[in-house]
Amino acid sequence: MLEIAYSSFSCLLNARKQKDVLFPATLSFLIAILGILLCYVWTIRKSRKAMAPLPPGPRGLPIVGYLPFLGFDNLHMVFTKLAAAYGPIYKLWLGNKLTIVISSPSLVKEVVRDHDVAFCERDPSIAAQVITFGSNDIAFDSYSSPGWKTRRKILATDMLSNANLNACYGLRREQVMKTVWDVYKNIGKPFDIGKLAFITAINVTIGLMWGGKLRGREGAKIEGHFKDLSSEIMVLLAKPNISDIFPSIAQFDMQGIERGMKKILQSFNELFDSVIELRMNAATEKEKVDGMSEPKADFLQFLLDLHKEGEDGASSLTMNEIKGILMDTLVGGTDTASTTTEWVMAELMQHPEKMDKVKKELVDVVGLNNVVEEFHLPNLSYLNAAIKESFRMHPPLPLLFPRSLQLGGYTIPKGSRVFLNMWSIYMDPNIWDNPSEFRPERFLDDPDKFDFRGNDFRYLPFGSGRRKCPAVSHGGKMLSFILASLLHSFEWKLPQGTELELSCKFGIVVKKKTPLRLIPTPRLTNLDLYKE
Ligand code: HEM
Repeated sequence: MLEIAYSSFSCLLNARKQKDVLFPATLSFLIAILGILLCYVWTIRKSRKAMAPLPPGPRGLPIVGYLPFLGFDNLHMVFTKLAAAYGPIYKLWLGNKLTIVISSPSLVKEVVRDHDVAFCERDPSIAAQVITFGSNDIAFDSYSSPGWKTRRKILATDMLSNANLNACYGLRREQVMKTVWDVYKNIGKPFDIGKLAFITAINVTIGLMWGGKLRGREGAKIEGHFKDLSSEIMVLLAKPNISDIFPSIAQFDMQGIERGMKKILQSFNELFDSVIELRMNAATEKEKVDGMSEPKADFLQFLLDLHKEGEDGASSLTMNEIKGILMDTLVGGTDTASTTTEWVMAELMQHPEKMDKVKKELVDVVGLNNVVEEFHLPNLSYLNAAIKESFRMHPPLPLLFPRSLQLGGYTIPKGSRVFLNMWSIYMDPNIWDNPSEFRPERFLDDPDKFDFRGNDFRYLPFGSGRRKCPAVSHGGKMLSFILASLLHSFEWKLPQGTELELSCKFGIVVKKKTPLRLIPTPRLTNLDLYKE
């Protein structure tokens, strides 16, 4: 077509010199131009039909995009404000990364149900790759990596099976009772509730993994500041890193995020190495004495056996994969549970009439002459509703993120990062009546309506689809067991002169900004019940 136009144009120039051919030359030039125009319009229309447009979104600056305007204080809240201006699906350029934010149940369904496989990928940041031994874990590895499926199955189906969890009840009970005893010994003194819940959750988790407290020299070193390390991981994981946005300058690690993560990784690596070495040496010693090894029936042994099998068989796990799974379980599992415990307690302290309902229910179901047992938990409807309500108002992970494909009539290019802003859905008055009010009663009418299984896209505290939390049952049980035990065993009050405040601090797990500190007094009638 261009050739025709060009030849017509030169023809026209020539015709100026030869007046007798002027008319036919002009005509053929105009026809060619018209042809080009028609062809152009047709091509554009066709391509528009084939490719839906990108979603709308705010303009940013060249190179950095919208990054300088985000502030990154509470990203889920900033995203919610932008949804009010740009609708339930919008785009942002964060540096050279196209970011899509989704804030409606129907679009969330398209991602996690209708196009689950396409949106199952992760796009791990440098910080995430470092702390997970090179994405050798479950949370940050690619869906298409063959190792991911094996690791997820090992955790979700083998390690956290109902049968295994039931078998470990004694262990959970022992750790929760230990916490109750520790509180009792320090009655009248203020407790940091998040820390208390964290230590309980970490001891329950460690008990499941290698049966005991943090061990060895490295264990003792790490135990004291384990919660701080874990919080630091969550903050570094959520911090926007210039190295991720501009990979060409990643080697300079300008914000020191990679260095910070490597330092934390070193502590965990030493801990894992020491625990694994202890276990392997113990097995060898036993073998020397008895001629056979007697493996302990805990998760670490299960993982190490898979590692051994792999020496010549198919179902191998590398040492880095074992450490990746331990990291997910240790950090991912404990931080979410302890953060939620703190939020539920804070909301109940803020609403004494709801606290009274929880306490009355505990007296009715458990009785003041008993401690809470796990079989009581399903009957604690009001406490369970308060936990659900806390998940709605303070979801530990308000943003979930897979990616790519056409969604809601828009094209989302491969490689873009997609956030599912659940918090925005939880705060939508068209979906939840008075959404900023803490009202557990909204979950009481039909307790099965909003469960943790991820089938109702208005409420996904554990995510949904192939990448939903593999520990829904274990996480839920651990959380309500800790909460019920703390609330049943003690009355809690704020230290004199302090006030409650409920603001949050952004991280991959969103936490309470200021720690909740409360003073316990005994509540049980038989004081012997407090003893370990
Ligand atoms: C109150 C407790 C917990 C809550 C609220 C919670 C919540 C979540 C959420 C929202 C996700 C993201 C799902 C998605 O992207 O769609 C997730 C992923 C994950 N959680 Fe949990 N979780 C909890 C406890 C645990 C525990 C105890 C463990 C380990 C024992 C665990 C291990 C994981 C792992 C490995 C993933 C990544 C799954 C994947 O990418 O395939 N979580 N969790």
